[in-house]
Amino acid sequence: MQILEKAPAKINLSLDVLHKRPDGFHEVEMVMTTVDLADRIELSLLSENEIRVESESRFVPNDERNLAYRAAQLIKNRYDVRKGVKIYIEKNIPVAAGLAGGSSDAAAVLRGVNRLWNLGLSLDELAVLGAEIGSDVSFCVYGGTALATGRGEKIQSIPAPPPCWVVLSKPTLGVSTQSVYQNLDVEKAEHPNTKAMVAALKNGDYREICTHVGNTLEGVTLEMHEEVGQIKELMSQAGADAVLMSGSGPTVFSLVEHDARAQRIYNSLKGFCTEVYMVRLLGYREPLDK
Ligand SMILES: C[C@@](CO)(OP(=O)(O)O)[C@H](O)COP(=O)(O)OP(=O)(O)OC[C@H]1O[C@@H](n2ccc(N)nc2=O)[C@H](O)[C@@H]1O
Ligand SMILES: Nc1ncnc2c1ncn2[C@@H]1O[C@H](COP(=O)(O)OP(=O)(O)O)[C@@H](O)[C@H]1O
Repeated sequence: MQILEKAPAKINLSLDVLHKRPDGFHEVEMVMTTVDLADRIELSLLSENEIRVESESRFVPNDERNLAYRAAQLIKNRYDVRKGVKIYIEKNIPVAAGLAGGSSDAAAVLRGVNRLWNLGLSLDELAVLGAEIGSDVSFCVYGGTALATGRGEKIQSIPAPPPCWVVLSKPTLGVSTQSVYQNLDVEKAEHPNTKAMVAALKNGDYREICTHVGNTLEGVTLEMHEEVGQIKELMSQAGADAVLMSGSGPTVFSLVEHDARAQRIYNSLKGFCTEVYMVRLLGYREPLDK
C-alpha cells in the first residue's frame, strides 16, 4: 500500500511579532496561505518496525533531524504503533527559505501515517501533535489560508485571497529562523496591521490585501543579507502589486494579478538568482491527499 501526500509551501501575507515570551518563543499574529509549490511525500508500509526516510535532495537529513521523521516517530510513540513506514520525500521547496518546507513535510507525514496506520485521528488532533514538532506544523496540517496566533500553533481559518500569481525568488543563502528572532528588536521593528489584512481577505479585496502585506522580521534579514533588498527592488521595478519577504526569509514573494506582468517579473529575477518560481495561490483548503 502506498499513500501520496502533497506538502505545499506557505507564504506569510503578514507577520507581526508582539513580544518575547518567558518560554523563549515570540507571540505572533500571522496571516498565512499555501502556494502551489509543493514537496511530494510517498509513504509505504515496511515489514520492519522502523522509520526510514529517503530523498534525493542533499539538503534533507534522513534521520531524527528530519521533521518528517520526527512526525512519524511522535505519532508512532504516542499511539504505540508497532508498524514501520518508509517516507520518500521529493523535495521541490527550497530549504531554510522561510517557506516552511520541513514543517509541511512533517504535516504531510502526520496526515499520511494517520491513513496508512488507520489511526482515525481528526485534522484538529493532528494539528495539536504538529505543534510539538514546530510552530508552523499546525498550520501546514490544514493548509489553506489562516490567522495563526500564539507561537503560530493556534489556527483560525479565513477566506482565501482572490486568485493571483505568486512569484518567489530565493537568493543562494539559508537563514536560521532562530537567529532572526534573536536579532529582532520588537519595539523598533515595523508592525503590519493584521486586522486590516484579515478584513481585506474577508472582503475579497485584492488591492487592500496588497496594501497591508507586512513582516516584522523583514528588517532583521534585510540587515543581514543585502540580496533580499535587491530582490525586493527588482520585483517592485518589474511591476509587482505587492512585494514581501516570507517568514524569516530569505525568500521574497510578489503578488501579481496579470499573467504577462508575472512572467516579466519571473524573467527579470531569473537573470539575478537561480531559484525563481511562478506559481498560483492554493489559498483554500484543498483535499491534500492527492
Ligand atoms: C518565522 C516563521 C513564520 O511562519 O516561519 P519560517 O521562516 O521558519 O518559515 C515561523 O514563525 C517559524 O516557525 P518554525 O520554523 O516552525 O519554528 P520553530 O522550529 O518552532 O522554532 C525555531 C526557533 O525560532 C524561534 N521562534 C519560533 C517561533 C516563534 N513564534 N517564536 C520564536 O522565537 C525560537 O527561537 C525557536 O527556537
Ligand atoms: N523535511 C525537511 N525538509 C527541509 N528541511 C528540513 C526537513 N527536515 C529538517 N529540516 C531542517 O530544517 C531546517 C529548516 O528547514 P525549512 O523547513 O526548509 O525552513 P523554513 O523553516 O525557513 O521554512 C533546515 O536546516 C533543514 O536541514
